[in-house]
Amino acid sequence: MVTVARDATPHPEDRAVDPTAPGPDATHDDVAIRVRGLVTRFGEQTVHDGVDLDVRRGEIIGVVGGSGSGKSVLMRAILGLRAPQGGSIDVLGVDALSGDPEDRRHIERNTGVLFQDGALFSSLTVGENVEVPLKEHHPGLRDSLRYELALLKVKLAGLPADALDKLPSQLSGGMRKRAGLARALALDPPLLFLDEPTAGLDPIGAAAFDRLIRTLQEALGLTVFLITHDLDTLYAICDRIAVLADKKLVAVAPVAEIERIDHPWIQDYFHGPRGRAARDAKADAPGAD
Ligand SMILES: Nc1ncnc2c1ncn2[C@@H]1O[C@H](COP(=O)(O)OP(=O)(O)OP(=O)(O)O)[C@@H](O)[C@H]1O
Repeated sequence: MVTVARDATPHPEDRAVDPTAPGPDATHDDVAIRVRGLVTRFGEQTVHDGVDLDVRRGEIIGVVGGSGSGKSVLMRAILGLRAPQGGSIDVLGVDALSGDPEDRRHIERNTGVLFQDGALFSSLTVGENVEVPLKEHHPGLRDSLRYELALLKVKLAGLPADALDKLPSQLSGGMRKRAGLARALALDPPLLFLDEPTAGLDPIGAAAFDRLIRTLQEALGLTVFLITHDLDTLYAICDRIAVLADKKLVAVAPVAEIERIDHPWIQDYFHGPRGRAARDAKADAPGAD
């Protein structure tokens, strides 16, 4: 199996026809997250009934689905925050459901998460928030080095240096998202989870955040699991889209292929007025074919 080297990574849409892209039987080396037969229930309610997913190393995968289709629950299961009723989940070669503290720690050290609301500690400054995972996973770091690392992450997330000493309440919504992103990147994780990163941002702020995610993904070689309702994000930066519907992943493919799938939710979502607008915006973007 040939793996696409990061430097040779083609434009996201080119990958749809890239014969060297790993296929459905990709090896563990190609796959950052492997989910098989995932079953999730809350009482009588079944949310997932046999979800299968491979997230390839170095891709941005956009996870979409109607409200309540189980996107966040899927993310929480992959992160080991909620045990499912059935199935297996492998994250970076580790069994995410084993319950072994060493496995847990391995996954925690190698994943960064931006929750929908940013989930920053409101009583800590941005810098202190970014330092939290550093303190936990690298307790031996000198204070000055930890401070420098936090500053670096804050800048990486596109915030000015003076944001470091501000409380989350002193920042705009967009800046808070960036602060959450800085914290998610604190440990230099190869895997980044983003839950609706552009929700609540104005269109210009959302587009800028999309660009930031793509730039960081390319520069750092990240694998990104991105939950979104934002069609612009799907068209602008996602390599593949995974569609949750009918308690399963009904399709995983580049957006150009997803659009053509004859499924009622997919057709409504991608061919409604907002879908058309996002597609047109992508077609008009510089560098579009
Ligand atoms: N802790 C919980 N207890 C009971 N039910 C839950 C719990 N967490 C999630 N659910 C239910 O699981 C279903 C899927 O929830 P989830 O948050 O994953 O949806 P989602 O696809 O992320 O939705 P949205 O797009 O609206 O954020 C919903 O019906 C929700 O009510």
